[in-house]
Amino acid sequence: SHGWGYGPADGPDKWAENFPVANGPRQSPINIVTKEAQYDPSLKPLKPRYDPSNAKGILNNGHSFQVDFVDDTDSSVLTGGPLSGTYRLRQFHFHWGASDDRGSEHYVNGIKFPCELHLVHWNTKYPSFGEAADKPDGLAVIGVFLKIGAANPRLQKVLDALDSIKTKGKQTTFSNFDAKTLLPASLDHWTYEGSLTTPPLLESVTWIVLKEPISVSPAQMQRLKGLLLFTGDGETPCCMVDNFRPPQLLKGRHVRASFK
Ligand SMILES: CN[C@@H]1CN(c2cccc(OC)c2)S(=O)(=O)c2sc(S(N)(=O)=O)cc21
Ligand SMILES: [Zn+2]
Repeated sequence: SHGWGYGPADGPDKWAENFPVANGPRQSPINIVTKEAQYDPSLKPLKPRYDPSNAKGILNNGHSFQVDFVDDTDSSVLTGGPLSGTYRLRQFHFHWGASDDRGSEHYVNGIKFPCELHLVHWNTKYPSFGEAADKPDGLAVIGVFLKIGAANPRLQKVLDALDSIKTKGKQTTFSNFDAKTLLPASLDHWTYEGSLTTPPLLESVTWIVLKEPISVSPAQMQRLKGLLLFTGDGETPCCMVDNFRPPQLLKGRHVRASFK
């Protein structure tokens, strides 16, 4: 089956066996070399407009946990930045490490962060997420780095929900959450054409990686690392940590910066 994971037997080095696009020309994540990112004055201000009432549920999908949003109207959308058209918020999720020296998928000048948040959006020029997911301009993902520092109160509601989705496949309702509160003050970003960082690794993502990280405390990181399992009920428990793909080759791509 297409069982994939992050372990030695089913991890990123094995994904190309079932998903040959893993060796494609526009794979993600990447190491962002800031000196090589060209400032592009044509990039517009990023405009996330999210309606908290669209939050639907929180799910342990066995690779991460995701907060899902109702995406049947244009009430939670992203426009601006490199995007033309309107992209609807579908879900957000995180990637993190077993220890705070790793966890992020993108690196900045070789620097790793302990955690990275992804807010996934799909292009409404397509009739559905499923239709958009494999188109070159189908998805837009905002990447936000988390840096160890003061406790972040905006993460608390998400962390408190983890208790009830400890094992793979578990989900629970998660309502009235404003995803905008997870974004830093500045929406300055780097952008490049890439892919999903998990199977099916579709080369359909316009990546928008924010320069300013948000904070997370060591105790909050501990909750993330301690509480979730890759495995389902009854399986031998295996902590959900190190659920990140390493950086991929640029293969001639250029990263643009929205700021000088
Ligand atoms: C498991 N993969 C995540 C869930 N998704 C998924 C689920 C089913 C099918 C599919 O493609 C047809 C995609 S998703 O598109 O919401 C994304 S985006 C993304 S990341 N790290 O690149 O931001 C990880 C996932
Ligand atoms: Zn992700």
